[in-house]
Amino acid sequence: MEGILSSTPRLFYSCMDSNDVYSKNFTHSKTQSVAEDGFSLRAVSSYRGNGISHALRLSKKNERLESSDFSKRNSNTRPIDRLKRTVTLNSEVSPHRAVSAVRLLRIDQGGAFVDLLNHNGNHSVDNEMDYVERTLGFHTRALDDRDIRLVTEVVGGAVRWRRYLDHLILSLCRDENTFSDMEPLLLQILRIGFYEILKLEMPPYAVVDENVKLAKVALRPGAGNLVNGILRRLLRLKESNSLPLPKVEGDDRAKARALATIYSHPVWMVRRWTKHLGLEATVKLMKWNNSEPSFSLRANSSRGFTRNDLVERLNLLKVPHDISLHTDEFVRIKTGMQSIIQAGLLKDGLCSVQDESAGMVVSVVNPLPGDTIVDCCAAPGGKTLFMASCLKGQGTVSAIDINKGRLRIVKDTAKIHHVDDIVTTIHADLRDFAERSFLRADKVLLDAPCSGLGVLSKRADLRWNRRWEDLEQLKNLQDELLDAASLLVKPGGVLVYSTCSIDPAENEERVVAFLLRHQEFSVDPVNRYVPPEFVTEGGFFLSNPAKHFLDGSFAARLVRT
Ligand SMILES: C[S@@+](CC[C@H](N)C(=O)[O-])C[C@H]1O[C@@H](n2cnc3c(N)ncnc32)[C@H](O)[C@@H]1O
Repeated sequence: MEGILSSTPRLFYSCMDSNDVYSKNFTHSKTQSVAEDGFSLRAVSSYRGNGISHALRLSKKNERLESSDFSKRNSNTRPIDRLKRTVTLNSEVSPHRAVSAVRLLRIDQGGAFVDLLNHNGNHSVDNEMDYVERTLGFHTRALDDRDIRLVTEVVGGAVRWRRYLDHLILSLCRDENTFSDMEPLLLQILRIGFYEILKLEMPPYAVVDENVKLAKVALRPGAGNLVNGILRRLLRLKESNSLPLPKVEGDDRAKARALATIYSHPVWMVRRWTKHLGLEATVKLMKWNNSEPSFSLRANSSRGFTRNDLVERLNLLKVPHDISLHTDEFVRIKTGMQSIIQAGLLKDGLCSVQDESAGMVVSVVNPLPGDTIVDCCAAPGGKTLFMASCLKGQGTVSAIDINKGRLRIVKDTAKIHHVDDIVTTIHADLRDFAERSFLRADKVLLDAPCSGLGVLSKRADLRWNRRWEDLEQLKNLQDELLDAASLLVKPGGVLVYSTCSIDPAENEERVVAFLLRHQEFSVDPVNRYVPPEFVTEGGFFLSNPAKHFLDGSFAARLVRT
């Protein structure tokens, strides 16, 4: 500790401003404790008198390094265990806002994803508090269940609505520089405030007060004043129904830009969808992507746990649910995931979180007792485990994946699901494996890496991480993997190609191109396996989020003649 402190005070104190309440509040003991952790020194807010300057504005070059630093430190050394003794409690700041702001910051810097908070594991409440302490230099009172739900809602929503929120924040700033030079933490606080006012319709003056308080304590009084001014301007515009949003007019490009802002999506996606689906369906799709995601659970029959058993447990837990209309083992829920996690239903392998559309992909494979099956891109194993449970202890599933860590999840979960006697995991690049392997299976599933454009409602951050150019690269990979997977199909056997994309370039077009290269395969229409509303003209399975209110998925069933 000595070493770190003695090597760093110049950096720390040079960032201090004597007029800054934050600095004043930041007592020497706090200084020391934060300085113990190398990252925090860079991460705590600081203010130089020359205007906006902040240690949180990390250089692009350093972002990834520091983000991974976060998790590495957290999982291995846990310096915060030492910090807890000295970091002070700030009971005035609302915990869900402090946690949300820090989490949004980490997501922006590539150090976290948008996902549910748990009571344990990587995304545990304790971990989130550690990040708050290390980033803000104080901790808040503990998160209760309502706070946990709010963090999930606010973080997911602020990420989903980022383009829309930033457009409004920019419009309400005095000038463009105020926005472009804004400290990352301040931007997150504004996003939270805007989202709470515009989308969660929370009591507006409480939202203003709470976010101003957070900005003052976590940054400095000036930041609080800025938040106050901008949020109050927003309230006036909202009350007079005159939010500065673009009009959908002009040429296609201008319309796409306006829609992209109003519905918060990248422009390239809007342009692509309006071309393939038309304007109305594109708007429906974007609305679906922005809605609170619903989840499905699959009762795990390999544990002898039926859908009726699952329904009984959900009733006991008072989790509202609907029976799936499309797949036998599935139940749909909109809320209550925390209760399900806490009740241990997932940990004990009694059920899995799996979308019904993924269940229908397995229906297209039609796994039957005695089958030999290869799951070519298996991790983290959702479809592997469902297929294995369909085999009722007779047959084999070889689960291949290039990602060792994710494949370990398949292996571990297979044990918990009591199907480890029929599931074998193989760590390999499918392209190499298929060339040297003599394995020939009855059924081969290639659930290919894809853009994920069908699951944007569940993956709030994905829309911002995908670029148009990714599709080109993915198409080449999908072709190569299809060629490889086809080698593993025995004569008379079945190859199922699936994605969680709704883009024809990754779906129908890949299958058509494959059939041109492989005349030994032909399409087996899927109408025997899934309900008719999911069958395309070409005989493929397609779930359309805006039409079926499920994730978007595609599957083609190809038979080796
Ligand atoms: C869409 S995910 C599979 C999801 C999985 N089927 C499920 O239902 O849980 C695609 C997987 O392909 C794997 N992958 C990507 N390239 C691969 C390759 N060349 N060989 C084998 N696996 C690969 C990725 O690691 C990733 O786990």
